[in-house]
Amino acid sequence: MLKIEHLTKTFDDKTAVDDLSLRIAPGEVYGFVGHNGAGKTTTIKCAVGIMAFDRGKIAIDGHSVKDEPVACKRELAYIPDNPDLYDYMTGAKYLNFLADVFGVDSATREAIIRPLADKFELTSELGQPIATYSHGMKQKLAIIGAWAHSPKLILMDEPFVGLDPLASKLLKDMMREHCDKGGAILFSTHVLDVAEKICDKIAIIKAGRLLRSGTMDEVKGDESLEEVFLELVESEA
Ligand SMILES: Nc1ncnc2c1ncn2[C@@H]1O[C@H](COP(=O)(O)OP(=O)(O)OP(=O)(O)O)[C@@H](O)[C@H]1O
Repeated sequence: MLKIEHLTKTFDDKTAVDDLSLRIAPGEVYGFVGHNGAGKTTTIKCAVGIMAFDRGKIAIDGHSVKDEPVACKRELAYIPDNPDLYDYMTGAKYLNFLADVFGVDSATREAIIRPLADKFELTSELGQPIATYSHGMKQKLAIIGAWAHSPKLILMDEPFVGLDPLASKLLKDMMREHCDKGGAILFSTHVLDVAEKICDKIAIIKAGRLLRSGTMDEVKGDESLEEVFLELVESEA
């Protein structure tokens, strides 16, 4: 579903992502972990087609991010680390705008958006401008928007930040359900115990380079993900 091969991205003389390769198959919840500045956001931005890269190839469901950007965008949803949405729109207008862009019919909007807004306890706020929303409310709206067009691949940068416990649980269940239905997810996080619980596979990155990736068992064996992560990043220091 997502194939990243030898991705390299530099900013002036700084290499933010260095020859990174990653494959995510349908059905996989894939976690992406690493220290601050390790290159997670840069990788995700390159994968969703909003940041140009120097070398390598990225394909989404067989489409090249560089050569077929529209085909890629049809198949994916992206939730950035900071949900800077259109402040002047109401929540309802924003969700309808997204549904319009992706050509979602009104029956599907009702079937997907309304129940999610109810579950996230956002329905009563949808008539208010996004400018009045808290960080967590914006994050909930971004999540509903991501799910609105039934994307195959969902990329999320620190999606649990700002969510209350109920919304976090809901998101975890949605992620599992999405992948059990054949979708795929890549998400970055610093919360290693959450990653350990919900990921099928995990990639550990440091200074732009992939240190280890694979199934949770392959990566951590009998240890906790936290122990393995700290051992790996410190031994590579
Ligand atoms: N627009 C930019 N211009 C210059 N350098 C950048 C830019 N964006 C990222 N970087 C650098 O690239 C490196 C990787 O940053 P990135 O944001 O991808 O890390 P991250 O793993 O997402 O970190 P965090 O966990 O703190 O969000 C960092 O050294 C950062 O300073």
